[in-house]
Amino acid sequence: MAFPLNSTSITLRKCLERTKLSIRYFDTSAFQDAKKTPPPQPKSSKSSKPSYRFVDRTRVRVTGGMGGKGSLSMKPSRKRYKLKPDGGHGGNGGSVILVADPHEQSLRWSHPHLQAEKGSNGDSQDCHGKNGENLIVRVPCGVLVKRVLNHGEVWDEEREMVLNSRTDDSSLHDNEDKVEVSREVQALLDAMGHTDDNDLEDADDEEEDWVSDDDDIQKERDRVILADLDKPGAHVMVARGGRGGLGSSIYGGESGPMPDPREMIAKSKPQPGEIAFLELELKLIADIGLVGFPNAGKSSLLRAMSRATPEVAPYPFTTLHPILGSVDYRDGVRIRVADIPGLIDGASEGRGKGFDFLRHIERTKALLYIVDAAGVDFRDPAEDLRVLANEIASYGNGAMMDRRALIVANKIDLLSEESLPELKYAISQAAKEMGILTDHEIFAISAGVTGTGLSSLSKAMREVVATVDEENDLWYDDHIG
Ligand SMILES: Nc1nc2c(ncn2[C@@H]2O[C@H](COP(=O)(O)OP(=O)(O)OP(=O)(O)O)[C@@H](O)[C@H]2O)c(=O)[nH]1
Ligand SMILES: [Mg+2]
Repeated sequence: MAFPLNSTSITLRKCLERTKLSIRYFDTSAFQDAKKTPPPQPKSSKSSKPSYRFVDRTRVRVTGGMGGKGSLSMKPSRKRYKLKPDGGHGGNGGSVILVADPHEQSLRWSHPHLQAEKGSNGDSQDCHGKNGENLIVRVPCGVLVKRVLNHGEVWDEEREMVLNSRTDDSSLHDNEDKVEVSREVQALLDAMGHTDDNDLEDADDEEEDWVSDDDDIQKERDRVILADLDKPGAHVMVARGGRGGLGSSIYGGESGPMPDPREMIAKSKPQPGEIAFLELELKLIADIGLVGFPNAGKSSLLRAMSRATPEVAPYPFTTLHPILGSVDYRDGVRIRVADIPGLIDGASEGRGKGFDFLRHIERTKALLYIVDAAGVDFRDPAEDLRVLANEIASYGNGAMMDRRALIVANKIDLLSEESLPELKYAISQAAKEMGILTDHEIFAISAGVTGTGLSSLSKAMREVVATVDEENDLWYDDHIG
């Protein structure tokens, strides 16, 4: 390769560099390779069904946005040798807010770290930086938000907030800030199409949403329960945005003494956003929870009564995660039913993931025990009911046993009519023996084949939920109202 060695304007070194550059620039092998290898194609999914992963427990790191820097600008003043400070303040960083949205089903995150927007820097001519946008994260209704306390963090019982040495400033927790956030959540709810008065009241009622009752704030070693997002629109701020730095304009007019630059620089520094580690746990909110052994026909019943389409198959543990379905009545009443995976003997001690499944029916108003009347898997329906009731009684503090219940014998299409009375009697005896709280008959149905008995069962489901609602209202009036 010939170099213009005799050139006075370009040295040999420069020339070599140029050559290298030109070689790099015109090297077309990369293009040729690109032609040979086709561009990466999106992976074809095996089934046409969208992949859906149910997540009911997760950990996530949330970070409030950093505040913007305050500007140190000084403009020349009319007075000679004087400068007038005219730097604007930095904007506050956005906060991270979790909002309960009934359209969300699962706790899925695109990223395990959620961060709100930074505040913009202040500028000269008293221009204040823009506040960072709050990051509003939608979670399903029924999420318990726990904060994991890190080293140096303590829960302040009085102020009901976490204090740490870095962001020991509660000023962003003042009412103005809450109102602002509440407005934002309200706008979100409007966009979600929530017109239910109760829902809107919940969103408006800041005191209730922002400051939990004493009972709700329980310390569990190094975790603290921040909120129970159990109603649509319930929200909680989990990471505050950092406050923006102060601009030089805070230092008065031209006549005053010049500010100390060191002090000015220190004040212009923004605060970082709060960092919090959260544990989120979803406990489904449903009116009725289905309780049964695997293969009893729980999913078939939910399919037959609602628009939900849980998988139904002739083998146990077809359902692997809880599914919510709504039973809609002609007059607009809607009852939410939770289908959980089948329970087995020892579920209350965690066997067969029992804890995980029972957790989802903890908050239901009533339970629906369903047994396989035909004993397809060589089961005895009355004995099954005893085992199920025993598991429910042994779970937690046994409070689920005080819940109203319906008892259903499924698969009666496989039985003769004559055998039904005897079977019903045996099941009702087992119910009495176990102390199941039911004043209804034993419902004999065929959920998956003929649909027999479904209409009277759906009426009873509605009645039992209404009864529980009435009882709850009475209790509320007696104790609180
Ligand atoms: N003959 C008859 N079979 C039924 C009836 N209901 C459900 N089945 C069958 O029973 C089997 C189990 O039904 P599922 O609805 O999947 O039972 P499940 O209780 O949800 O089972 P898991 O999800 O495994 O806990 C399936 O093969 C259904 O077709 C019924 O009324 N009659
Ligand atoms: Mg099922």
